[in-house]
Amino acid sequence: MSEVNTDWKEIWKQAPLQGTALAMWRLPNQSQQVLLQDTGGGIRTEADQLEQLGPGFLVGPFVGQPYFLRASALFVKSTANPVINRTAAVLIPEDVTLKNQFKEQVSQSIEQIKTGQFQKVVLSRIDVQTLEPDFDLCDAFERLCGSYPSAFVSAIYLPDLQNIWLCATPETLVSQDSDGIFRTISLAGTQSGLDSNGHVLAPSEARWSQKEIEEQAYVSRYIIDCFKKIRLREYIENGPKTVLAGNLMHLKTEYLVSTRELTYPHLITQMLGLLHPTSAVCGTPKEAALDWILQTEKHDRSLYSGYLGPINLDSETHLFVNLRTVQISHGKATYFAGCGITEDSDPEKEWQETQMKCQTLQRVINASL
Ligand SMILES: C=C(O[C@@H]1C=C(C(=O)O)C=C[C@H]1O)C(=O)O
Repeated sequence: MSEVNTDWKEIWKQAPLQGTALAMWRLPNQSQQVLLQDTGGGIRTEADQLEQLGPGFLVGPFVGQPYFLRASALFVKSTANPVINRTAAVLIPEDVTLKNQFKEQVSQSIEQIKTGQFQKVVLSRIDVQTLEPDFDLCDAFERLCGSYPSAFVSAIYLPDLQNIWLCATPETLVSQDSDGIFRTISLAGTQSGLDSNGHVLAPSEARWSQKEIEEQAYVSRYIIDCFKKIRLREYIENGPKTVLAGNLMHLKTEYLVSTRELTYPHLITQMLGLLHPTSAVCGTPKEAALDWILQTEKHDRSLYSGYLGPINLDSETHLFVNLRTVQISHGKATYFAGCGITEDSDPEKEWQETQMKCQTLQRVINASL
């Protein structure tokens, strides 16, 4: 790995001109930032044997094959990002047409659930904003690292898509550390993590409704069903617990497996294939929920609710769900956010939830607001 003195902003500027793919990230609760350059521009691959891909970065869309970015060059820097307390909400006016359209889609989804087609579906929407003329990706990345120390913060550029994606996600899809410990989580149920004065609440102050408890239980059951499919019975389950993810609180259950003790060397590849897309971003049962999403949503999710992260670096792999994410292209920022809908959903509350999720990034990216 090369050390510090390279100009990362210059590398980002050159990437589209040179057809280079880039991934820049900071793992949760770490200070090290990494920039990976693939001079070949990245390739489309199969995710069926992650171990064989070698060191790099994987980016999977919501539907379709992932991109693999080979580590042609790696740059690292350790920054003690000052923690920024950006608690103020950004007042972006509500677009009434968009709001009504989304609420209508939620109502239709509830009707569909009542017919028994599926029990849960995660519907998403977009919010398109014009970026400030002086928007700078590396500065926004730094601010996200400072604002969300426990998130996976990442920016990627793929020549194939010709756009940048920036995220600060709280959700691990699959990971395996150098001791062979496999980890996945079930994350769902959302409420504001701030009180009416914008102060951060303690997790113990969260009050969860039956609807939210059930919504998260669908995700947990889905993970356990995936373990069952490969006859894996020995795992540790911690939770559900309330966790703070930036401006929001969620319910989280963690699942751990010792792949060495159980001699499951390819567990991460098997679980990636089985889990994605989980009930946290798609629904239950998966196929029926996916069909409904594809016929109902008017936008292409592209990389939103896909997965991304470093693989086979220092004998570790960490893939996260691409949430709290924005696509940047031609001076426009397209924010993506979704919410889990069950029979007991209230369309107005679901809209508010997507607003709060969009704000996770908006209140940091629009630094001048
Ligand atoms: C779909 C998103 O988030 C997911 C859905 C959640 C929910 O429905 O409550 C909570 C956390 C995530 O698993 C998103 O942020 O866009």
